[in-house]
Amino acid sequence: MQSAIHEITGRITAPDEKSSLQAVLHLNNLTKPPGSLGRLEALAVQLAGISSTVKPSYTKRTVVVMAADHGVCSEGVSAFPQEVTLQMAFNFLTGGAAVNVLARQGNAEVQFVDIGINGELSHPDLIARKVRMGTDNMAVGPAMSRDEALQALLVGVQVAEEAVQNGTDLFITGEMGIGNTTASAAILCAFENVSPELAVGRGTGIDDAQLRNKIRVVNQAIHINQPNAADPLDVLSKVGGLEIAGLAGVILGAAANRVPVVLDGFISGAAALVARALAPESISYMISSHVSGEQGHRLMLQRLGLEPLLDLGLRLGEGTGGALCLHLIDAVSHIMNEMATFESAGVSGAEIGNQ
Ligand SMILES: O=C(O)c1ccc[n+]([C@@H]2O[C@H](COP(=O)([O-])O)[C@@H](O)[C@H]2O)c1
Ligand SMILES: Cc1cc2nc[nH]c2cc1C
Repeated sequence: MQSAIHEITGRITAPDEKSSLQAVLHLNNLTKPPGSLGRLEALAVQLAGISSTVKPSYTKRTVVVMAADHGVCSEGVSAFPQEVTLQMAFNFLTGGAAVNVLARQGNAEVQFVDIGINGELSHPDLIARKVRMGTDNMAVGPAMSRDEALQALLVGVQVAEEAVQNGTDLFITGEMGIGNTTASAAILCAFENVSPELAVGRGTGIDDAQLRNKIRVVNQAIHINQPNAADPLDVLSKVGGLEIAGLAGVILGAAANRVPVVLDGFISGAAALVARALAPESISYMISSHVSGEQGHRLMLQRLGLEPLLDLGLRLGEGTGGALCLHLIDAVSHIMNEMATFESAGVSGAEIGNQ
């Protein structure tokens, strides 16, 4: 099964530099001072390189929501009980969660994957790929086995590959899992040698005493498990989560198929750390939609070398920030496709020497 990972990571190569360069030239010909569309221009150049076209348009956008439970919830790390993951699953499947609303508004489809919910559910639209009924408590031992982490990663790769075969040309990562900000913080600590005080945040809204306990739990998880930063599957299995593994797989699957992948918040960022550790070039295919209100996300993005597009204080997860960014990606598509050039509009360019 390990060879299946090599199969996918081996297919991840650098984006198309020629298209990126053409996008820069096209942007400089459009009727605006060079660089005046700011970060949208950088996004246009990145998308050109990924999609090998200066004038991209994304017609089938897929939000993949990976859902799973976390044994570490027994340590009192979340403001909500673990059952909320299963209860919310029905809400996603019936279209009532925030991401369903924002995805509809952004013309995207939501795919909901049970990769490790601690409970039974069935629905015609459910993608049922449960690896196990939630993880074990990482504060006392590994969250899961190495084989289970690998299985979950490959579920993500397969979900992405199937979506691409069905026409998906843009991915958004989303998740649901009570307790998953604890696993994500532990992953940040393990890969980046960050102290738990800086990595741990309030998640769904814990108070000061619960925050101190959560920092203690992450410290203990790192101390007991000794995750090896040089071995991404070791980190993922010891202090990760099934949905985080699944999302890392989605990111790798997207990059291998040269499809852009828009990252949501803190948990998606943890999956990005795993994906980058497995395939460094995968970072070129990632777009950070926003910096979450979760303490640790800004630092995480800095370590990933990604600049978030939005800073709205969102801390919901699900893919909500990613879905909101569809409007910015569409703005880029329209700019590249529809704006007049200096020549076509008969507008004088900048004076030579003034540029
Ligand atoms: O995406 C984020 O940055 C984010 C920040 C805080 C919380 N969440 C969501 O809240 C849940 C995890 O919070 P917690 O407190 O249970 O670890 C999980 O379902 C996430 O989708 C998500
Ligand atoms: C209600 C609720 C909805 C969520 N969506 C993502 N994480 C969540 C956590 C809670 C508690």
